[in-house]
Amino acid sequence: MSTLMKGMEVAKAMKEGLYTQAGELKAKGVTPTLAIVRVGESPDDMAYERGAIKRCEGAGVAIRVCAFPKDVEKGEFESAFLELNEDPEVHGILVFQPLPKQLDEDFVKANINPLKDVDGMCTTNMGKVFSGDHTGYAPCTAEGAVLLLKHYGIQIAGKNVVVLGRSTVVGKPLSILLLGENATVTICHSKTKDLDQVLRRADILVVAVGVAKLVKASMIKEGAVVVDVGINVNAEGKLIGDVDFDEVEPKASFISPVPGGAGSVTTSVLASHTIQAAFSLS
Ligand SMILES: Nc1nc(=O)c2c([nH]1)NC[C@@H]1CN(c3ccc(C(=O)N[C@@H](CCC(=O)O)C(=O)O)cc3)C=[N+]21
Repeated sequence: MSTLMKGMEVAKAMKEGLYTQAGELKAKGVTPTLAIVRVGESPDDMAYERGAIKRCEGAGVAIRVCAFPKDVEKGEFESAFLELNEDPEVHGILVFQPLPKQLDEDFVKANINPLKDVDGMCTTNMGKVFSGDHTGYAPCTAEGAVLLLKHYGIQIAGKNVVVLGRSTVVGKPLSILLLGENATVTICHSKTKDLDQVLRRADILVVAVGVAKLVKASMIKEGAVVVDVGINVNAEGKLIGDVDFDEVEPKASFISPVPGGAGSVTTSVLASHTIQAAFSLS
């Protein structure tokens, strides 16, 4: 039997502090505001949006959802984005990725005000994460995974941590954050040789590849800590992780479920970054 790492527990622990900070801003006449930019209605974007709305509401953060049809024209999208970027009443901007092919993610990355870039997608924030400068924003999901481990008292320093996945939004920045916590970090991906063997060396395994139930019990060490960052949506529209939970759970010491695990911390971090952005912009 393993201990469940519940994201809600972390969210609860963060909620009061966030609400108090948002209150300080409101006393100054500032309502911390996050703009969510969504193109189309992909189920994982919708899941994030639902979670973000719920969490931000509880934290005193206002949300403006700017939704576009999936065939939105590039010029229209970019001018709407630039308007949010310049709007003094918007403190944080989260653009769901990936964007459809006719749109240019690099345009967003090149133009977003780093102070509003609460999901750490521009090079200024990436560079700060890379250099260990905590004044920047790390991607919320990556930071959330670290907070989840810390909340459950998992020692990270000196541990063999294996990150499966090298995306810009999770795997890469998370590896750097864990390195900053003095872990010995191994990053694995689709071209990794003898993947099972590498995964079995992990004291802490973090999985973020977006392949449902990829990680089986045979791939983990007895007593490993397993964080599942995967968000996959099955045919019934239910969220499932990258880890085969029923198989892996009995062998792990700590494990995070999907839903109810890392994703619910992501949204608290998002609220926290938006509040921080509102302080720095006002
Ligand atoms: N720029 C960008 N950054 C992202 O981090 C990003 C993205 N684009 N595009 C979409 C995916 C998906 N994603 C989720 C995050 C939290 C929940 C979440 O809050 N999940 C709750 C359940 C929410 C619900 O179903 O109501 C949970 O796991 O317990 C879901 C999905 C982040 N992504």
